[in-house]
Parts: sequence; C-alpha cells; structure tokens
Amino acid sequence: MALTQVESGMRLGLGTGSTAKHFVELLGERVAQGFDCLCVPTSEVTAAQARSLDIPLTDLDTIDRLDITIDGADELDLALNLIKGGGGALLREKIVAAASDQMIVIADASKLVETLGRYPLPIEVNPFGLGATRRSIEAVLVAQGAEGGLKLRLAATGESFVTDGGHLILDAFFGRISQPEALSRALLDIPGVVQHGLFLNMCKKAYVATADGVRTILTER
Ligand SMILES: O=C[C@H](O)[C@H](O)[C@H](O)COP(=O)(O)O
Repeated sequence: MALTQVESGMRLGLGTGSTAKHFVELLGERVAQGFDCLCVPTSEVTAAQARSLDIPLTDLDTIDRLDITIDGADELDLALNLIKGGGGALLREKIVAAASDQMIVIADASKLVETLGRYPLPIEVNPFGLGATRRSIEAVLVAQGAEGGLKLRLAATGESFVTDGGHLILDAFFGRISQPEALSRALLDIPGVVQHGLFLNMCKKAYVATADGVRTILTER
C-alpha cells in the first residue's frame, strides 16, 4: 500500500526495522525496473540494504527536504502519535521524518493501541554522565506516574547497545503515557538526553495490516 504513495522522481526517507525492510525490498524491485527516486536512510542497516538493491542514496546535507518518509513503529494510537526506537534508530528516524513533507507509518494491528506506553519508551542518551542523566529521567518517570523503571538496553553480546550516533538507550517502562507532550518536553530538558522515541504530531497517515486487510488511518494535520 505504501508503495502506491510513491511517485517517480520523489525524494524518500527510508525507515528502519523489520516492517520498513519489506518496503525497501519492494522499492528495490521497482528501482530495478527503472523507477526514479533519491532516498535518505534512517540507519546504517537500512543504508546497507538500500545499497545492496542499488537504490540511489543521498543525505540531508545534500538536499533540503524529502517528499515522504515511510517507516515502521513500535506503537501508534488513533491520533497517529507513535513510539519508535525499538531498533535503536529513533534519532535518525526523527531527523529524517522532520525533514519530510509527509510521514507514513506501516505496521501490523498489534502495534495499534488506545494509549501509548505499553511498549517501553526508548530514550537515547549521551554516555557521558550516564548516572546523572539516569537519575534525572527517573525523576521524570515518577512525576509522570510511570508503572515501571528504566533499563539500560544491552546488545546480544551483553555489552551496552550503542546507536548509530554512538549513544546509549535507556528503555522507560510507563505502562500508560497520559501526558505525552509534557513528557516529551521534560525529557528533552535533561541535558544528557539526546532524543526520545515519542513521535508526536509528525505522522499523517498509517497503513495497518489487520486480519481483514489493510486499514488506512488518517489525521487532519
Ligand atoms: O528503531 C527502530 C524503529 O523505530 C522501528 O521502526 C520500530 O522499532 C519498528 O520496528 P519493526 O517494524 O521491526 O517492528
């Protein structure tokens, strides 16, 4: 479905994760048939996949704006606010989405929730001063009524997970995020926080795969 939104000559943001990977595969098939596009990947993993499919890549130093970013999500609500960053790509994903005229999310129905927060919120932090940053985030969690705590994300090796930007991820267990805007502001006020995985008022359209077919969710924004 997302591919129907893409027109020849468009500049596209390519998301990260297992769902976005399918889209990149399909885009690669079209490129092999002569389809014209220029893309900015949101992670090294997606960049490597796109290169292997000969999808033309560029960056946001070379071009100003993108027409559409197509990306997955860990959670979305009916207002199309999102939690992203389960794969650790949230910073580049947010930069690319913010440079796009439109963000389209592709997801399966298990990701659709009434209230965000069941999925742990990824918070990308600078390794310097981790303890201080962690304590500040914990205070925000308490103030926001989080049900759980904070966990430093580990890689499969048991070492700390390191993002493409060289940062760490703290996953915050809320259960329910009742004031996402206030939470976003409070987190971004902490000096060691680089970015968080709440994508508020950024997405206009989602294609959600359900047992009965693909459901399209639109917002006014
Ligand atoms: O950091 C990763 C991204 O935000 C992904 O888009 C998100 O985690 C969804 O990934 P998946 O499609 O694998 O569930």
